[in-house]
Amino acid sequence: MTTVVQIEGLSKHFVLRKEKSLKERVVNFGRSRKHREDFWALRDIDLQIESGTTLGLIGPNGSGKSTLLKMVGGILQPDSGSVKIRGRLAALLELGAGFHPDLTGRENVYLNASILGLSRVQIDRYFDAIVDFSGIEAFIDTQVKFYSSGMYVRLAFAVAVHVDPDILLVDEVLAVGDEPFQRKCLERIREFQAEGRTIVMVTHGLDQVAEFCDRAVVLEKGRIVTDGTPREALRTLRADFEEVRQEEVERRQLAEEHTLNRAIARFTGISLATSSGVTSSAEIAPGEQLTVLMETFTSGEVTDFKIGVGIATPLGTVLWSTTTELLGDEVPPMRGTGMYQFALRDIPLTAGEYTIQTTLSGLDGREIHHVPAAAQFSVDDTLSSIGPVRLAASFDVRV
Ligand SMILES: Nc1ncnc2c1ncn2[C@@H]1O[C@H](COP(=O)(O)OP(=O)(O)OP(=O)(O)O)[C@@H](O)[C@H]1O
Repeated sequence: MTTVVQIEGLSKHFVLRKEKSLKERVVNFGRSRKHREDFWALRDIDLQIESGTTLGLIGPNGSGKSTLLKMVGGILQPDSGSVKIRGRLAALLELGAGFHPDLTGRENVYLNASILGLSRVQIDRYFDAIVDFSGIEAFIDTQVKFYSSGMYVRLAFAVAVHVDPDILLVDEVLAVGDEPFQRKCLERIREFQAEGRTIVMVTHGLDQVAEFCDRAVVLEKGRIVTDGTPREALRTLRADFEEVRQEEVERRQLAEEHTLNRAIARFTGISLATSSGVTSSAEIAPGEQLTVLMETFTSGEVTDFKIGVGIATPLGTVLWSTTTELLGDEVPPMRGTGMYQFALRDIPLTAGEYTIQTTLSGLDGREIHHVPAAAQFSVDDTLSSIGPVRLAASFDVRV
């Protein structure tokens, strides 16, 4: 396979200007440069993208995804390192990039497509198809500064996909299009994939990454932290998000504890018991019982709470869950350490990997501690169906 995007040692910094008070400015007049701070939006990025790949760039807000895409698109220049592109590149980056506000839609189509390397005759040939795809024919002779953001993206995407690009860069902007247009764009992206073109997309729609991409890169604070299958990348990102969420829950709990002097209860260990022993990562046969063992600790006494358990896919979709309350069980007050267990019988799942989630919450619904991937198990089954649910099925010919 050919490498179509080759990124080596790429770094980009921005200068953050911090406003100082008038007093600070007068006192330090001419001596201090402290109101300038260097900020690295990207640091030492090495990335190689092969032709025909659909790569998802994901990461928390401000992690550098758009900056990286802009550098691949040639809109931003790196401070160090290099980006080499092989083939024609079309980019749908931030709103406003690529279109001149005072020109009409028609003029912008010509301008934009010629910048992307098309001749006038070629643009004449594609023009009707571009306008038709965009669905904004009535506004094609209006200056684009009067366009809504959705109309803007419609026209920009229509141009980008009609200039016969080898590489298509798509930033989050697609999200401003309405639902039917987004569906149309995603269909076009699928056609591009089938034609073997290369696509790099930035998205916060994690389901989209699992659905569309064959490779995903997670950026965090300007560095690549995971580069692998969408499943691996999503696992990293979800774990990070979960860590942030958990920190927030803990901060809230601490604040609550200080004000209400309430005890905090937490899970201190989760394991799975099967016929072959106790582990945090079990393998079961269809129909085998799985017992989820939970250890908890609280510094004081916790009353009026429930315990929950759930089974999820590695991507976090909950397939099943229950709580002591739903089962009609009361949990006695918790003091110090606690040991509990849920027995899950005859699990109706097909071959695959699953995670166990556990939750401690008040009877009023307030979450005390949630562990999204507390343990894993896999079901070892012969493949006779598709999808996570196992059910008995047979086939007969009826004459
Ligand atoms: N022109 C600029 N001047 C100063 N700082 C900038 C500039 N462009 C981006 N940044 C900063 O660089 C960092 C990375 O920004 P970038 O837009 O690449 O993040 P992102 O991962 O795309 O975020 P989001 O998910 O919010 O779209 C941010 O902290 C942002 O504030």
